[in-house]
Amino acid sequence: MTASSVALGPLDTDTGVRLRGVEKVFRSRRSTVQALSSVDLEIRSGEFVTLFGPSGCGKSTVLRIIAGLERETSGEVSVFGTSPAEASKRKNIAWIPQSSALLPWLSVKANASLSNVVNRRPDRNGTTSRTPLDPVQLLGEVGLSDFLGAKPNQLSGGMRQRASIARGFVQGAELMLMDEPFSALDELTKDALQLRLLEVWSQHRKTIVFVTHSVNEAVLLSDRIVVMTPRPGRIQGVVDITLPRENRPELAGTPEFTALVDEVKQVLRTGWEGER
Ligand SMILES: Nc1ncnc2c1ncn2[C@@H]1O[C@H](COP(=O)(O)OP(=O)(O)OP(=O)(O)O)[C@@H](O)[C@H]1O
Repeated sequence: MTASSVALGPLDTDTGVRLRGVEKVFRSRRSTVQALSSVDLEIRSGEFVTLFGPSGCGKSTVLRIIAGLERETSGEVSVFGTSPAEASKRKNIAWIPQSSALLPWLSVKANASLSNVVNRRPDRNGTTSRTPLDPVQLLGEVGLSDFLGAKPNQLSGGMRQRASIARGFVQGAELMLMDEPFSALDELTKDALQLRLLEVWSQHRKTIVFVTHSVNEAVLLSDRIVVMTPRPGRIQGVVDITLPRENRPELAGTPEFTALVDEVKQVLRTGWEGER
């Protein structure tokens, strides 16, 4: 069964994201690249899951398939019980890229509100499962209350990324896909943004699938870390982050935190060695 043949009933927000036996082969006249092999993954609604693995192992491809931007070659994919294409049509998936994609001629507030304007049209079947949130409130939550009227070129890179995160949440999408959203930022800005993201996420509890190359970032943010093998990407193991949510940032560097970092690295190493 392919994504398009998944039943399109009412949105099932308890199911989250499910991938079963997903393969992805990129074929062109000159080459064939098997990017993913037998990927099985279940993400519960409201979970924060990070995909972690070596460069080129297929993390972004998994995200793009979940987003409906790329079709799996075989296997099954569902998002809240519907196909990714349908979830996307219902504006239930927000994509937050590495560098913010704000429109330069619009103010920060207008940029954050934009998704509301675009999404105001009822869905194809007349139902709306999303509850768009107040852009001014969200911009306040990411610390941009004083910059509502500013244009993107008047903001720093970190501020633009904060606006981009706020915009993602404003959409009211149940699923947020974040592809290395902090990788272009300096360490201090990254630390601050991670905390902001945790705060906003704990307020709104959306399902997040996050990609990072930083194991510390993964442990800090996630409920579970999915460790992938080198290409073709398979799931080598899943590490449950058992640290409490309330004071997670304060736990960085503690023996418990470090033990989880080591566990993720060990699973990664096993995946590398298995490929040799
Ligand atoms: N459109 C495409 N056409 C052909 N090959 C592709 C395409 N997109 C991705 N690939 C290949 O699929 C593999 C997985 O790529 P992907 O970008 O998903 O990896 P990644 O784990 O996100 O990498 P990185 O961590 O470096 O960003 C790579 O070998 C890549 O070259």
